[in-house]
Amino acid sequence: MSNNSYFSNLGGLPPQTNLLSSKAVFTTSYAVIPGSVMSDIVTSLLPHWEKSRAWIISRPLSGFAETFSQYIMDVQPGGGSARPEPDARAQAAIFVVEGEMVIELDGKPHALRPGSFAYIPAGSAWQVWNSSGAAVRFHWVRKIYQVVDGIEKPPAIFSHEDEVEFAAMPDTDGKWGTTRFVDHNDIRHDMHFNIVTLQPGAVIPFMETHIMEHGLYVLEGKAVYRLNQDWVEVEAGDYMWLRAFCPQACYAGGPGRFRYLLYKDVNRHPALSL
Ligand SMILES: NC(=O)N[C@H](N)C(=O)O
Repeated sequence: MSNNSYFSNLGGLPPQTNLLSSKAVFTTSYAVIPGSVMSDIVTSLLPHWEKSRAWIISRPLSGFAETFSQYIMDVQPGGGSARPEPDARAQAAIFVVEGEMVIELDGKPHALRPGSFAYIPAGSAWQVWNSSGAAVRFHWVRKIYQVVDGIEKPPAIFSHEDEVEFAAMPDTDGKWGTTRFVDHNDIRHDMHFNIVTLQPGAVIPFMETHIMEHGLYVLEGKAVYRLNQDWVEVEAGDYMWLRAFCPQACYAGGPGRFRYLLYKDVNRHPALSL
């Protein structure tokens, strides 16, 4: 598998001979949705989307306590949408895992391929089309932009993982590092999108617990991931949803590197209540 080709095996339906041994799990602090259970029958169609379907792998569940939704979009040739986003308050982060597509933003086309990232500010006029001859799959994270008085909205970003600097975590010899699609020093942004890479045998060596919610989609390799009190085996195609404060760590146990797409909310005060 090349760096830029995240082969996904979503779709179809397991045969009747399949044993019910999936590692799907849903708890109050995290969920694991294995790629193997993302079958055809759990997709949704979306309003104003053509020749397209979505695996909705994360959504706010309890009103205000969770803030983002994440989809894997499957768009067939000729498909897409002239009105993709129904909520003018929602910003979008997009990461392509398979195929080629075009996003039109304010009338200007941007070509995307596997490894491409797009950030689309809230309230933008955008469209997305698959004008290639093959299916396209991409991640789409939606979150209402948290406006702050005196701080302007960030502009759009179109980039590719090959163009973004890999930042090694301190004291890890580059064995654990992050590719950051959004500038971490830019206070205008209220969400980040990274690719985390661990070399074989590398670890997240402590139980991180923090206010950020996460969506983690495994792009490559395998590992055992610590989620709250459990160790869970994950591999390419699996998805993890983590609520705020869910303790997390990781051991990259496969023969190759382990990489995942990481969403997190950042840079804003938590809402208070009386
Ligand atoms: N699970 C993770 O990869 N967490 C990251 N270190 C993070 O929160 O940035």
